[in-house]
Amino acid sequence: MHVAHLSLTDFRSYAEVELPLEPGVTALVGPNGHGKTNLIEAIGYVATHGSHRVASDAPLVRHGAARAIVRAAIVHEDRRALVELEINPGRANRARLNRSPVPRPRDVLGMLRTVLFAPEDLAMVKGDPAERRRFLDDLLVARAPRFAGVRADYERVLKQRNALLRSAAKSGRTRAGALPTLDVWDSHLSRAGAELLGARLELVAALRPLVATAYSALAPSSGAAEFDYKCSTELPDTTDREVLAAALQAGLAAVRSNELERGITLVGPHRDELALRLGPLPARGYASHGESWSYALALRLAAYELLRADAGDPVLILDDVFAELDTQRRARLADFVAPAEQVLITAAVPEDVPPRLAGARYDITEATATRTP
Ligand SMILES: Nc1ncnc2c1ncn2[C@@H]1O[C@H](COP(=O)(O)OP(=O)(O)OP(=O)(O)O)[C@@H](O)[C@H]1O
Repeated sequence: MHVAHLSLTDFRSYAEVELPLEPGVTALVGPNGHGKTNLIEAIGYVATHGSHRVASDAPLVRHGAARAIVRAAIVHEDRRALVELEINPGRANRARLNRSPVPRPRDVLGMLRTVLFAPEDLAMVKGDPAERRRFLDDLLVARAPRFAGVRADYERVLKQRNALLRSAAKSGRTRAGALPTLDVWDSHLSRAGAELLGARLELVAALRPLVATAYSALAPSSGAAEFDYKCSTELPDTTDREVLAAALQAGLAAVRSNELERGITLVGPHRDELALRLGPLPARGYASHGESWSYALALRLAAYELLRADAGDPVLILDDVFAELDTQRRARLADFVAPAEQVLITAAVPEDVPPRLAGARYDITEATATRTP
């Protein structure tokens, strides 16, 4: 799969830009703050309907404009599709496929699949459990877009259950009134949670050998990269959704009085952790900066392998990563990504792009893109 054309209107620093692209490697090169990352962020947005840098859409719209438009022509196995997303902060976003509106933007998820490597990835290793949960859930959605619905259902149920717990905690009605309604929400949360949890457990099992292999290739002299999925309640060793739902429900029952006191849901996939280890030690708090980078790269490379096995090459995007790596890791990462159908790289100076990845180049200055022959 590759992006053949990107066109932006009022996205970040770009009033208008047209960017024809080809398969193979394309480097976007230019000084800091001139708009390189904005371009690849737009491509990432087409794939995920989110940004790797910000949690809300508002910063994506050019200052002073009311909405942004991102259009991408995507070629997959000789078929070309035009995906258009209109970003309307504070209102519903809209999407068009081949110029026809679709009922919900979610309907065009999956048209473009990307794997994006960025300096922010270090947070997957060094940051809060939420960063690792997001890695898993984003990958689930990238592999099967229907998971966007599963995730949204779980978040909606969780929000409603938390609101009920908060109001019960506030009013002191922790025994009689709140309880029958809470039983209903326990059951909703357990069912929605089991869908998400089961899928995460299957994903973790699929990632395990891929991450280990990628890590040992990137950092051969360091310990083995391993991880465990730590659930917020005791689980039987299964991914059967019915059994998981029953386990979650039992877990909720066990912490109910604590939940009623604190006014929050204490059991469920939103409290789980993907505990990363390097050899016998936890990666978080123990791994060196270089080891953390290798771990983050290994997670992304494993995601790339899985997506590629599902439905062919996703587009690889490397935002400013080579400047962060030592010579050895640069060369190893370049070897991994070079065979991909399309690789997009941002770099402040051409020397930051490894020679193995020589290809097309755009110079980016003051939010204009000029093709360099
Ligand atoms: N919503 C917006 N409206 C207008 N300008 C914006 C908006 N969001 C970001 N910018 C501008 O875009 C520029 C940053 O662009 P970008 O992050 O693409 O830089 P970059 O070329 O990747 O830089 P670096 O090499 O430092 O990572 C900044 O000057 C910022 O002020």
